[in-house]
Formats: sequence, C-alpha cells, structure tokens
Amino acid sequence: MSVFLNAFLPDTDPSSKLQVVDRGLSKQSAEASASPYKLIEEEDIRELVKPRMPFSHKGTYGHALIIAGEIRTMGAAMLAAKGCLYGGAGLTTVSIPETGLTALNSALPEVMFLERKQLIKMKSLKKYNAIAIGPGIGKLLDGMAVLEGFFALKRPVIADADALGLLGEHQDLLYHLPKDSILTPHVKEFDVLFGQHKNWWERLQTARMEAKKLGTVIVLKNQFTFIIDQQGDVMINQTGNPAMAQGGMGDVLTGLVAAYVAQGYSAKAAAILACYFHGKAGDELAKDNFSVTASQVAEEIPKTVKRFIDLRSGN
Ligand SMILES: NC(=O)C1=CN([C@@H]2O[C@H](COP(=O)(O)OP(=O)(O)OC[C@H]3O[C@@H](n4cnc5c(N)ncnc54)[C@H](O)[C@@H]3O)[C@@H](O)[C@H]2O)[C@@H](O)CC1
Ligand SMILES: Nc1ncnc2c1ncn2[C@@H]1O[C@H](COP(=O)(O)OP(=O)(O)O)[C@@H](O)[C@H]1O
Repeated sequence: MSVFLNAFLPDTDPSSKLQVVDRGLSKQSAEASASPYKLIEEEDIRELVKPRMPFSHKGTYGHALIIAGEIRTMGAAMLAAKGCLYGGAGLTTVSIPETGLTALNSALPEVMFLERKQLIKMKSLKKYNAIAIGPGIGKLLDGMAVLEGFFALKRPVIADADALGLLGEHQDLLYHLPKDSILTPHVKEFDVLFGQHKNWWERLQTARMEAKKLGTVIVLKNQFTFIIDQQGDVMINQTGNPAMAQGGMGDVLTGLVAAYVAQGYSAKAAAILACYFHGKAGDELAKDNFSVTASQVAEEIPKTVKRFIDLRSGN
C-alpha cells in the first residue's frame, strides 16, 4: 500500500496528499520510479552504522568541538556536549564562557574546555574533526566573527539554534556556508533562515531547493524530522515521540550529529544516524516514562545503539 507525504506533516494541502513516499533509502531519485521522499527504515540504519573496531583508541573516533552556552543557557552547552560524549566521539571539547567551567567539570569531567578567545585563532581549530555552533550562544559571543572565521577556513559546521538566527540575519554569510555543513532548524528557525511559509509542503520545497543551492544538509526538526540532502532528496525519520517535547532535546541532537561527523560519517549519514538514534532512545524511554528529559535521552543513546547492533548480529 502506498504511503503519502501528508501522513508526516502537521498540516495538509492538496500537493502533499498526492506525493508518494518510498520505503527505504535504496532507490535513487534518478530512477524513473523513485520519489524524492523516502522513509528511513531500520535496514538503512543497519547499512550505515559502523561497529567500534578492535585496537581502536580515542583518536580513532575523532575530536568534536561544540561552541555553545552563555550565562542563562549554559545548560544548552552541557546538553550538546553530553549528546556528543554519549554519541561516542573520541574526544569532546566545549567552548563556553569561563563562568560555566566549574559546572562543566562537575557535570561532564570527560569533556575539555576551549576559551572563547581561542576561537578566532584559526590554527587552534584545525585539529577538530567536527565543529558545532549555536545551542544557547545567545548574542554575547561575537558569533559573526567566529562563523566568518570558519567559513574562511572552509570548514563545514553544524549550525543550530542561535547560530541559525545569525545566518538568518546575515544572508550573505548563509550563502558562503562551507559545503557539507549541516543546518538543524526547528520550524521557526527554518522560517527565520528562509522566510515565512504558508504550510509544510511549501517549506519542504524551499528546503529541497536551498539544500541543493547551498550544498548542505538541512535537518528540519519536528515529530517526523526531515533530512534534506545536497541533492534535494528528503529522508523522513520515523523515530521519536511526544514524550520528547521538552527544552534541550535539540541541543542533544546537535551534539549527537557532531559525534557522528567526528567519527568520520558523511554529513548526510551523520544527520540520519543522529536523528534515528535520538528518536529511538526517546522511544525506549517513553515505554516507562510519561515524559523524558534531554539528559535522559543523551544517556540512553549508547544502550540504544548497542541493542540495535546486537540485534543485527543476532547476539
Ligand atoms: N537548558 C538550557 O540552557 C536550554 C537552552 N536552550 C537554548 O535557548 C535558546 C533559545 O531557545 P528558546 O526555546 O527560547 O527559543 P526557540 O527559538 O527554540 O523557540 C521559541 C518558541 O518557538 C516555538 N517553537 C519551537 N519549536 C517549535 C515547533 N517545532 N513547532 C512550533 N513552534 C515551535 C515555541 O513556542 C518556543 O517557545 C536556544 O539557543 C536553545 O538552544 C533551549 O534548548 C532550552 C534549554
Ligand atoms: N513530539 C515529538 N515527537 C518526536 N520528536 C520530537 C517531538 N518533540 C520534539 N522532538 C524532537 O526534539 C528535538 C527538539 O529540538 P528543538 O526544538 O531544537 O529543541 P531545543 O531548542 O529545546 O533544544 C527535535 O529533534 C525533535 O525532533
């Protein structure tokens, strides 16, 4: 039986009711029969996810830098760092204001710290395999200078929350985003970036066009998150549930995306794996909990991934 796009949208319109969604990612949209809309299936994740290797060490799994937090939203930085740590990055460094250092060392002793003033020293950034910017940075950090620096280095970034606000205000910068960057807007942030939309069908058409034009991956978050790749194909994530509708959930997702980029996955694969396991961890927690916190989701991720891999290998 065919599945139609409107089943995954919070609103309806005639076009989405007619748009067929393919099950699974294997069909390519160049094929005549393939739809640009594809449901992510368990089988797709099985093909993407890589096991931890014998004789591997922290260097094998990459070093992620998370630029996040200000006085009132230091928690966003902690949650993003936590998502990255529990997502399996070999090393995680967070750049927060120094006022958050005691909290960081108490809550997440595994995570290292980078002073904000180091961010504009480009040489010191070369060692990072993934750079995420935005959760809770507010307006205190000179985010523009930092973003311009990354862009000059041509380093892809994962941009979320307040960094998306900055890109929305400075469209010239948006169109200089390094290729293979990942944008992770929720619906309001998406409209700040690309203008107001009447409905989700229109929003998806814009996302497809912009992802192609920018050469980036766009993760448009909702109950069903849409991952739009550089070719304009739309992958629909089916995991996740309303118990996860709590502040900080997106911050954990950003950290998780960074963890997968650091581990060497492509921008598209990192976005797919992060959305899938983030939602699946939330689904497992929601079996016993009416609502789940962002911290719980981060902490659940290693178990969720382990169970998934063990099921594949029949353990
Ligand atoms: N512990 C912390 O420090 C937290 C910090 N956070 C950070 O705080 C900053 C600002 O977050 P805010 O929550 O104020 O601003 P947001 O821009 O995230 O949200 C503003 C409002 O938009 C609406 N909205 C959000 N998502 C929506 C959706 N999918 N559909 C419809 N409406 C939606 C909600 O009414 C929300 O109150 C961000 O940088 C964020 O990363 C938040 O993540 C919450 C937790
Ligand atoms: N009802 C829901 N069903 C599935 N996932 C949800 C639901 N509500 C929120 N989420 C997930 O939680 C995250 C929320 O992100 P975001 O709005 O950026 O949160 P925050 O800014 O508070 O960190 C997204 O990944 C979204 O898919």
